[in-house]
Amino acid sequence: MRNVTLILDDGSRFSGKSFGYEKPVAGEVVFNTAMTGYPESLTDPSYAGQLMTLTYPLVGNYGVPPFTIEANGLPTFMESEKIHAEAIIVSDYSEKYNHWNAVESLADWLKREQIPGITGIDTRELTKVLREHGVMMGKIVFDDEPDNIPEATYAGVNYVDKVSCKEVIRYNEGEGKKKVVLVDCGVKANIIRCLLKRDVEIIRVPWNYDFNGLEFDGLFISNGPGDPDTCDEAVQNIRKAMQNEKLPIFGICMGNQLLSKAGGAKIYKLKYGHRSHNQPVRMVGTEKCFITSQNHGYAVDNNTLGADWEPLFINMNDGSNEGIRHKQNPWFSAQFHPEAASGPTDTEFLFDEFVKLL
Ligand SMILES: NC(=O)CC[C@H](N)C(=O)O
Repeated sequence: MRNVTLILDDGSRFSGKSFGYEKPVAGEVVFNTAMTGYPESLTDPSYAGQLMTLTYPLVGNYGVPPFTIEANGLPTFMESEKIHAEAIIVSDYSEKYNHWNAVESLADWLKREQIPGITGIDTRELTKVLREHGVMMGKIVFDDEPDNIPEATYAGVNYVDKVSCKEVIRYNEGEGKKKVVLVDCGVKANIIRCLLKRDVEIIRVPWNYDFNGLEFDGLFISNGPGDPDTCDEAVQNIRKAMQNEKLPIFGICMGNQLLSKAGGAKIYKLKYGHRSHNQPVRMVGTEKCFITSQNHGYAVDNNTLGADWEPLFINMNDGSNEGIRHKQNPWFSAQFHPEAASGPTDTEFLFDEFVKLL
């Protein structure tokens, strides 16, 4: 295993060994405190542009599931067709794996997908640095090579355009009871699976596609990578759709941010984001708390919500916005991931709420 160094923008350096594909890489360094879920997280398009640190120390011990495709065209066990994270950073990579559903090791998968993986990193120390300073740009360099990797930028880059579908894709065509337009900002497969399970037809459109001429019963806005302020074209289309006050609208993660923007609210960047399986959110107006799966770096500013809107969920750790709803119209969204994959499924009922409205 070749020696590598992770270098953060503040000059901090962490030594480790390469176990994935051997190439230097740069991106935004973020941390995820979930204990499992690396196949899902790595293939979640929302991680595009990011070097993913896992704080759970043992990684790789359950291997990687097969990349099989179901009749509907979706991968059975992954969240998209490829790894979207730029790299994975772990403390203790397990070369040996064992799981009923594993077909290969994490190292072999990373090599095939040309994604670097580094081990032997003190991920607790790294996470402390990121928590104190906030997320930072960083790079992984090979100690036996000159460091001439170009600087990467994250803020202001439209990553959604890189991961969204390029053409309209239909699921359950002519079969579902209701039709949903899904704005694909980098949609996770389990969102589509959760909708298909509820007997809807899906028209999946590119993030900036003007769907307003289509015939449909509800609008869904997906998760996606990067800075929501780069997605104004989507916001304009959502605003147009809102001229129909009866049209049900549901958004998840980036979808919460874009719906909020369409409603006039502002977005800000969190210091180090929420990436884990155990984020507690309270449903506003109730004593109900749900444990949620999250992966986001930006948040909706509650103080900028228009008079017709209210927060739907609040994060119980830091008080930040975790969803909004319109006071009269059937429009709501969640900043967390009700589709889980990976993580707790406690809030999957939000899909039922949406489908009931159609
Ligand atoms: N998972 C997501 O949709 C993330 C949304 C956005 N890219 C953020 O980081 O906040």
